[in-house]
Amino acid sequence: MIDLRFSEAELEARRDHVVQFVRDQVEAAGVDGVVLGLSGGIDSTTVAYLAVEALGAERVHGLVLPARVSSDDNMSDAERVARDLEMSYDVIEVEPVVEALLAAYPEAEGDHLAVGNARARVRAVFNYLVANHDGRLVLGTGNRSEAAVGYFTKYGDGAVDCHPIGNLYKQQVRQLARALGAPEELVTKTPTAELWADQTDEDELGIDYDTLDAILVSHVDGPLSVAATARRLEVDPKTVEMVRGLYEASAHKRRAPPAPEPLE
Ligand SMILES: Nc1ncnc2c1ncn2[C@@H]1O[C@H](COP(=O)(O)OP(=O)(O)OC[C@H]2O[C@@H]([n+]3cccc(C(=O)O)c3)[C@H](O)[C@@H]2O)[C@@H](O)[C@H]1O
Ligand SMILES: Nc1ncnc2c1ncn2[C@@H]1O[C@H](COP(=O)(O)OP(=O)(O)OP(=O)(O)O)[C@@H](O)[C@H]1O
Ligand SMILES: [Mg+2]
Repeated sequence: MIDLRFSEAELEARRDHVVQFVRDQVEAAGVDGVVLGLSGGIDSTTVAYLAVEALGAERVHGLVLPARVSSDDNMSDAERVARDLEMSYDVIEVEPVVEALLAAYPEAEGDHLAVGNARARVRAVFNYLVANHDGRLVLGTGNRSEAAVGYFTKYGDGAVDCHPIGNLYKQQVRQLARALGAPEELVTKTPTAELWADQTDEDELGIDYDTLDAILVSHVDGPLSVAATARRLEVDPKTVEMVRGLYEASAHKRRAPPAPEPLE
């Protein structure tokens, strides 16, 4: 595919840039620190490392928020990140809240997408409970690859105050994570939203991240046509069109909700 990893000098510059971004966001908001959800996945791990580098561990708080479908391994990795970084964290079960939602609206029972998205939104509620109470910003963990295809829950993991790694493709997130000293097992683990049992990003999206990144950088974020991208990457044009379709269908997730134009 295409190697999107930065040169050593560029990586250093990117790292400094993102660290400074986090400092600037906190300073501009006049808050004391940040909170973020820790899933044991590489996106939240990377943002935790960046935040600690930017602000110091005492200004970063983690929330480990297990649901019924969360694996013990991921939850213990999430706690390990907080411990390694010497940042404070809480562990709060989200399932009782999800169960309360389903008790109030049993029609959604068994709808794994609606219930999975509700899990992501319950996590957002906890993030903002802490942010409001402690005077913190909620750090997003979304990267460019997920954002471009809308692979996040609107007002769930998408409900954040800023996106420190929002311009980085998944390959670049992994590279940055290594440079920051994140554990190698976390860098290479299979990405999963863990909104329902046995979910993985690449299975659900129907494409692997290296191919997705290559299509994004060539076509969606780059100058090449569908046909030229397919030729360059030696993929079926239908795969490029599929990514283009996800990008277009998820535009609503990347902008503020519209209101009618003012009447003349
Ligand atoms: N054109 C349009 N203009 C304005 N709003 C529009 C719309 N189309 C749908 N909508 C609204 O958006 C809703 C659908 O969006 P949403 O609720 O997000 O739901 P949806 O996009 O269907 O599902 C979220 C996807 O993101 C994945 N995910 C979620 C969370 C974390 C991660 C991860 O990688 O960790 C991945 C999840 O597995 C699933 O594939 C609709 O119910 C409707 O309310
Ligand atoms: N069990 C959880 N506890 C706390 N936060 C969570 C949990 N599950 C998901 N999140 C939050 O939702 C975000 C989105 O999940 P996502 O899977 O895209 O990222 P990740 O788990 O950090 O990395 P990866 O995509 O490689 O799995 C996480 O980064 C984290 O902030
Ligand atoms: Mg994950």
